[in-house]
Amino acid sequence: MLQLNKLTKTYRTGDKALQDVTLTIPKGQVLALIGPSGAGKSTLIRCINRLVEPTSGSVILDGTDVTALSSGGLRKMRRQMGMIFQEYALVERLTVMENVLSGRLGYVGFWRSFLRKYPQSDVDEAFRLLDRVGLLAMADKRADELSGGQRQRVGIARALIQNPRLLLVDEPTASLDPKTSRQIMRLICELCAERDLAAVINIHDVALAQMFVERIVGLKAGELAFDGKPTEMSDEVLTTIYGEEDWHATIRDVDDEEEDTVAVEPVL
Ligand SMILES: Nc1ncnc2c1ncn2[C@@H]1O[C@H](COP(=O)(O)OP(=O)(O)OP(=O)(O)O)[C@@H](O)[C@H]1O
Repeated sequence: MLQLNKLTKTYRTGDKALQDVTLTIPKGQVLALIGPSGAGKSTLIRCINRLVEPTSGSVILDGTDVTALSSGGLRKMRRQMGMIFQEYALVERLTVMENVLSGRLGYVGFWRSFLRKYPQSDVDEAFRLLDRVGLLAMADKRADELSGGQRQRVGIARALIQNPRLLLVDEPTASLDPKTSRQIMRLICELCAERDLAAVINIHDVALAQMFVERIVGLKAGELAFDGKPTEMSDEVLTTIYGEEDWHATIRDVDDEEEDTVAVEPVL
Protein backbone atom coordinates (compact mmCIF):
# COMPACT_ATOMS: atom_id res chain seq x y z
CA MET A 1 0.00 0.00 0.00
CA LEU A 2 1.21 3.50 -0.87
CA GLN A 3 0.28 6.44 1.31
CA LEU A 4 0.92 10.07 0.48
CA ASN A 5 0.39 12.37 3.43
CA LYS A 6 0.10 16.10 2.82
CA LEU A 7 2.72 15.88 0.09
CA THR A 8 3.91 19.35 -0.84
CA LYS A 9 6.53 20.57 -3.29
CA THR A 10 7.58 24.15 -3.79
CA TYR A 11 10.40 24.52 -6.31
CA ARG A 12 13.19 27.00 -5.65
CA THR A 13 11.62 29.25 -8.27
CA GLY A 14 8.64 29.60 -5.93
CA ASP A 15 6.35 27.37 -8.08
CA LYS A 16 3.96 25.57 -5.77
CA ALA A 17 3.76 22.33 -7.77
CA LEU A 18 2.01 20.22 -5.08
CA GLN A 19 0.02 21.30 -2.07
CA ASP A 20 -1.05 18.96 0.71
CA VAL A 21 -1.81 15.96 -1.50
CA THR A 22 -3.09 13.07 0.60
CA LEU A 23 -3.84 9.76 -1.13
CA THR A 24 -3.92 6.08 -0.24
CA ILE A 25 -3.35 3.57 -3.02
CA PRO A 26 -4.03 -0.03 -2.02
CA LYS A 27 -1.97 -2.96 -3.26
CA GLY A 28 -2.92 -3.88 -6.80
CA GLN A 29 -4.76 -0.66 -7.59
CA VAL A 30 -4.03 1.12 -10.87
CA LEU A 31 -4.65 4.84 -10.58
CA ALA A 32 -4.60 7.39 -13.40
CA LEU A 33 -3.45 10.90 -12.61
CA ILE A 34 -4.98 13.54 -14.86
CA GLY A 35 -4.87 17.32 -14.93
CA PRO A 36 -3.85 20.23 -17.11
CA SER A 37 -0.28 20.99 -18.04
CA GLY A 38 1.55 22.28 -14.99
CA ALA A 39 -0.94 20.74 -12.52
CA GLY A 40 1.86 18.82 -10.81
CA LYS A 41 1.41 15.29 -12.20
CA SER A 42 5.07 14.66 -13.03
CA THR A 43 6.13 16.29 -9.79
CA LEU A 44 3.84 13.97 -7.84
CA ILE A 45 5.21 10.84 -9.53
CA ARG A 46 8.78 12.02 -9.01
CA CYS A 47 8.21 12.92 -5.36
CA ILE A 48 7.11 9.32 -4.72
CA ASN A 49 10.56 7.95 -5.60
CA ARG A 50 12.28 11.21 -4.61
CA LEU A 51 13.68 12.01 -8.01
CA VAL A 52 12.17 15.30 -6.89
CA GLU A 53 12.62 15.95 -3.16
CA PRO A 54 9.30 16.84 -1.50
CA THR A 55 9.28 20.07 0.51
CA SER A 56 7.08 18.54 3.19
CA GLY A 57 4.72 15.65 3.80
CA SER A 58 5.52 11.97 3.59
CA VAL A 59 5.46 8.99 1.23
CA ILE A 60 4.94 5.62 2.91
CA LEU A 61 5.31 2.42 0.91
CA ASP A 62 4.25 -0.74 2.74
CA GLY A 63 5.02 0.88 6.08
CA THR A 64 8.41 2.36 5.13
CA ASP A 65 8.69 6.13 5.18
CA VAL A 66 10.40 6.78 1.84
CA THR A 67 10.82 10.45 2.67
CA ALA A 68 12.92 9.61 5.74
CA LEU A 69 15.37 7.24 4.00
CA SER A 70 19.07 8.00 3.75
CA SER A 71 20.73 7.70 0.33
CA GLY A 72 21.56 3.98 0.78
CA GLY A 73 18.05 3.15 1.92
CA LEU A 74 16.59 5.20 -0.90
CA ARG A 75 18.68 3.32 -3.47
CA LYS A 76 17.26 0.03 -2.20
CA MET A 77 13.74 1.43 -2.07
CA ARG A 78 13.98 2.66 -5.67
CA ARG A 79 14.49 -0.94 -6.82
CA GLN A 80 10.99 -1.55 -5.59
CA MET A 81 9.53 1.27 -7.64
CA GLY A 82 9.62 0.51 -11.34
CA MET A 83 9.43 3.56 -13.57
CA ILE A 84 8.11 3.78 -17.13
CA PHE A 85 8.78 6.97 -19.09
CA GLN A 86 7.14 8.81 -21.96
CA GLU A 87 10.34 8.81 -24.02
CA TYR A 88 11.19 5.23 -23.02
CA ALA A 89 14.70 6.14 -21.76
CA LEU A 90 16.31 3.15 -23.50
CA VAL A 91 20.00 2.91 -24.29
CA GLU A 92 19.77 3.16 -28.08
CA ARG A 93 22.90 1.23 -29.01
CA LEU A 94 22.12 -1.69 -26.70
CA THR A 95 19.93 -4.62 -27.63
CA VAL A 96 16.40 -5.16 -26.42
CA MET A 97 17.67 -7.89 -24.07
CA GLU A 98 20.43 -5.67 -22.66
CA ASN A 99 17.96 -2.87 -22.08
CA VAL A 100 15.59 -5.18 -20.21
CA LEU A 101 18.43 -6.59 -18.12
CA SER A 102 19.54 -3.09 -17.21
CA GLY A 103 16.49 -3.10 -14.92
CA ARG A 104 18.52 -5.48 -12.72
CA LEU A 105 21.45 -3.08 -12.33
CA GLY A 106 20.25 -2.06 -8.89
CA TYR A 107 20.52 -5.69 -7.76
CA VAL A 108 23.75 -7.04 -9.24
CA GLY A 109 27.11 -6.05 -7.76
CA PHE A 110 29.34 -3.37 -9.19
CA TRP A 111 31.60 -5.66 -11.27
CA ARG A 112 28.78 -7.69 -12.67
CA SER A 113 26.99 -4.55 -13.74
CA PHE A 114 30.22 -3.03 -15.10
CA LEU A 115 30.86 -6.16 -17.17
CA ARG A 116 27.13 -6.56 -17.88
CA LYS A 117 27.30 -10.13 -16.59
CA TYR A 118 23.90 -10.99 -15.25
CA PRO A 119 22.93 -14.18 -13.40
CA GLN A 120 21.23 -16.82 -15.54
CA SER A 121 18.04 -16.41 -13.51
CA ASP A 122 17.87 -12.75 -14.61
CA VAL A 123 18.39 -13.72 -18.25
CA ASP A 124 15.65 -16.37 -17.99
CA GLU A 125 13.28 -13.84 -16.46
CA ALA A 126 14.13 -11.30 -19.18
CA PHE A 127 13.18 -13.89 -21.84
CA ARG A 128 9.92 -14.61 -20.01
CA LEU A 129 9.07 -10.93 -19.82
CA LEU A 130 9.97 -10.31 -23.46
CA ASP A 131 7.67 -13.17 -24.37
CA ARG A 132 4.91 -11.66 -22.22
CA VAL A 133 5.19 -8.22 -23.83
CA GLY A 134 5.31 -9.75 -27.33
CA LEU A 135 8.95 -9.00 -28.15
CA LEU A 136 10.67 -12.36 -27.78
CA ALA A 137 11.72 -12.46 -31.44
CA MET A 138 13.33 -9.04 -31.06
CA ALA A 139 15.61 -9.80 -28.13
CA ASP A 140 18.78 -9.20 -30.19
CA LYS A 141 17.62 -6.13 -32.06
CA ARG A 142 19.11 -2.78 -31.16
CA ALA A 143 16.75 -0.42 -29.36
CA ASP A 144 17.12 2.20 -32.08
CA GLU A 145 15.60 -0.24 -34.60
CA LEU A 146 12.26 -0.40 -32.77
CA SER A 147 8.98 1.43 -33.22
CA GLY A 148 7.60 3.60 -30.40
CA GLY A 149 5.19 0.92 -29.21
CA GLN A 150 7.94 -1.71 -29.20
CA ARG A 151 10.21 0.63 -27.28
CA GLN A 152 7.56 1.16 -24.66
CA ARG A 153 7.17 -2.63 -24.31
CA VAL A 154 10.89 -2.82 -23.62
CA GLY A 155 10.46 -0.04 -21.05
CA ILE A 156 7.68 -2.03 -19.40
CA ALA A 157 9.73 -5.23 -19.32
CA ARG A 158 12.71 -3.31 -17.89
CA ALA A 159 10.54 -1.90 -15.10
CA LEU A 160 9.03 -5.30 -14.29
CA ILE A 161 12.31 -7.18 -14.15
CA GLN A 162 13.07 -5.07 -11.07
CA ASN A 163 10.28 -7.05 -9.45
CA PRO A 164 8.82 -3.80 -8.13
CA ARG A 165 6.11 -3.29 -5.54
CA LEU A 166 4.88 -0.18 -7.30
CA LEU A 167 4.92 1.11 -10.87
CA LEU A 168 5.33 4.83 -11.55
CA VAL A 169 4.32 5.57 -15.10
CA ASP A 170 4.87 9.00 -16.64
CA GLU A 171 2.87 9.67 -19.81
CA PRO A 172 3.41 6.19 -21.30
CA THR A 173 1.42 6.86 -24.45
CA ALA A 174 2.17 10.50 -25.20
CA SER A 175 4.37 9.64 -28.19
CA LEU A 176 2.19 6.83 -29.56
CA ASP A 177 -0.69 6.58 -32.03
CA PRO A 178 -4.18 5.89 -30.62
CA LYS A 179 -4.24 2.15 -31.29
CA THR A 180 -0.75 1.55 -29.91
CA SER A 181 -1.66 3.73 -26.92
CA ARG A 182 -4.58 1.45 -26.09
CA GLN A 183 -2.40 -1.64 -26.47
CA ILE A 184 0.22 -0.19 -24.14
CA MET A 185 -2.31 0.89 -21.52
CA ARG A 186 -3.98 -2.50 -21.68
CA LEU A 187 -0.64 -4.26 -21.34
CA ILE A 188 0.34 -2.18 -18.29
CA CYS A 189 -3.03 -2.78 -16.62
CA GLU A 190 -3.02 -6.52 -17.39
CA LEU A 191 0.48 -6.91 -15.99
CA CYS A 192 -0.49 -5.02 -12.82
CA ALA A 193 -3.51 -7.31 -12.41
CA GLU A 194 -1.39 -10.44 -12.96
CA ARG A 195 1.12 -9.31 -10.34
CA ASP A 196 -1.23 -7.55 -7.92
CA LEU A 197 0.91 -4.50 -8.54
CA ALA A 198 -0.17 -0.93 -7.79
CA ALA A 199 0.53 1.74 -10.37
CA VAL A 200 0.26 5.49 -10.65
CA ILE A 201 -0.09 6.47 -14.30
CA ASN A 202 0.26 10.10 -15.28
CA ILE A 203 -1.82 10.48 -18.44
CA HIS A 204 -3.30 13.34 -20.47
CA ASP A 205 -5.84 11.27 -22.36
CA VAL A 206 -8.90 11.15 -20.11
CA ALA A 207 -10.85 8.74 -22.34
CA LEU A 208 -7.93 6.32 -22.38
CA ALA A 209 -7.67 6.49 -18.60
CA GLN A 210 -11.40 5.81 -18.27
CA MET A 211 -11.10 2.81 -20.54
CA PHE A 212 -8.56 0.96 -18.43
CA VAL A 213 -8.19 2.09 -14.83
CA GLU A 214 -10.38 1.70 -11.77
CA ARG A 215 -9.62 5.05 -10.17
CA ILE A 216 -8.92 8.51 -11.53
CA VAL A 217 -7.34 11.32 -9.56
CA GLY A 218 -7.47 14.85 -10.95
CA LEU A 219 -4.92 17.48 -10.00
CA LYS A 220 -5.44 21.18 -10.46
CA ALA A 221 -2.72 23.69 -9.60
CA GLY A 222 -1.05 21.13 -7.34
CA GLU A 223 -4.17 20.21 -5.38
CA LEU A 224 -6.54 17.27 -5.50
CA ALA A 225 -9.57 18.24 -7.53
CA PHE A 226 -11.16 14.84 -8.13
CA ASP A 227 -10.81 11.31 -6.81
CA GLY A 228 -13.26 8.76 -8.09
CA LYS A 229 -14.26 6.02 -10.48
CA PRO A 230 -14.03 6.41 -14.26
CA THR A 231 -17.83 6.28 -14.37
CA GLU A 232 -17.98 9.37 -12.15
CA MET A 233 -16.16 11.55 -14.68
CA SER A 234 -18.55 14.15 -16.04
CA ASP A 235 -18.50 17.47 -17.85
CA GLU A 236 -18.71 19.17 -14.46
CA VAL A 237 -15.71 17.27 -13.11
CA LEU A 238 -13.67 18.07 -16.22
CA THR A 239 -14.65 21.72 -15.97
CA THR A 240 -13.50 21.77 -12.35
CA ILE A 241 -10.14 20.28 -13.31
CA TYR A 242 -9.46 21.89 -16.67
CA GLY A 243 -11.79 24.90 -16.88
CA GLU A 244 -14.68 25.69 -19.20
CA GLU A 245 -14.70 23.75 -22.51
CA ASP A 246 -16.97 21.58 -24.63
CA TRP A 247 -16.17 18.15 -23.22
CA HIS A 248 -18.44 16.13 -25.44
CA ALA A 249 -15.68 14.42 -27.43
CA THR A 250 -13.31 14.10 -24.49
CA ILE A 251 -15.04 11.81 -22.06
CA ARG A 252 -15.79 8.29 -22.95
CA ASP A 253 -19.39 7.22 -22.87
CA VAL A 254 -18.98 4.42 -20.36
CA ASP A 255 -21.71 2.48 -22.09
CA ASP A 256 -19.70 2.42 -25.34
CA GLU A 257 -18.86 -1.00 -26.66
CA GLU A 258 -15.21 -1.84 -26.09
CA GLU A 259 -14.25 -2.29 -29.71
CA ASP A 260 -10.75 -3.50 -29.14
CA THR A 261 -10.82 -6.11 -26.43
CA VAL A 262 -8.30 -8.61 -27.77
CA ALA A 263 -5.27 -9.27 -25.63
CA VAL A 264 -2.16 -7.41 -26.70
CA GLU A 265 -0.94 -9.00 -29.86
CA PRO A 266 2.80 -9.31 -30.39
CA VAL A 267 4.11 -6.57 -32.68
CA LEU A 268 6.76 -8.31 -34.73
N1 LIG B 1 12.45 21.73 -12.01
C1 LIG B 1 11.51 22.68 -11.83
N2 LIG B 1 11.83 23.89 -11.35
C2 LIG B 1 10.90 24.82 -11.14
N3 LIG B 1 9.58 24.65 -11.38
C3 LIG B 1 9.20 23.47 -11.87
C4 LIG B 1 10.14 22.41 -12.11
N4 LIG B 1 9.46 21.33 -12.60
C5 LIG B 1 8.16 21.70 -12.64
N5 LIG B 1 8.00 22.97 -12.20
C6 LIG B 1 6.75 23.72 -12.08
O1 LIG B 1 5.89 22.97 -11.23
C7 LIG B 1 4.57 22.98 -11.72
C8 LIG B 1 4.10 21.54 -11.96
O2 LIG B 1 4.86 20.96 -13.03
P1 LIG B 1 4.71 19.44 -13.48
O3 LIG B 1 5.72 19.21 -14.56
O4 LIG B 1 4.75 18.59 -12.29
O5 LIG B 1 3.24 19.46 -14.07
P2 LIG B 1 2.52 18.38 -15.01
O6 LIG B 1 1.11 18.31 -14.54
O7 LIG B 1 3.30 17.11 -15.04
O8 LIG B 1 2.59 19.10 -16.42
P3 LIG B 1 2.65 18.42 -17.90
O9 LIG B 1 1.35 17.71 -18.08
O10 LIG B 1 2.81 19.59 -18.80
O11 LIG B 1 3.84 17.49 -17.90
C9 LIG B 1 4.57 23.86 -12.96
O12 LIG B 1 4.21 25.16 -12.59
C10 LIG B 1 6.02 23.83 -13.41
O13 LIG B 1 6.36 25.00 -14.07
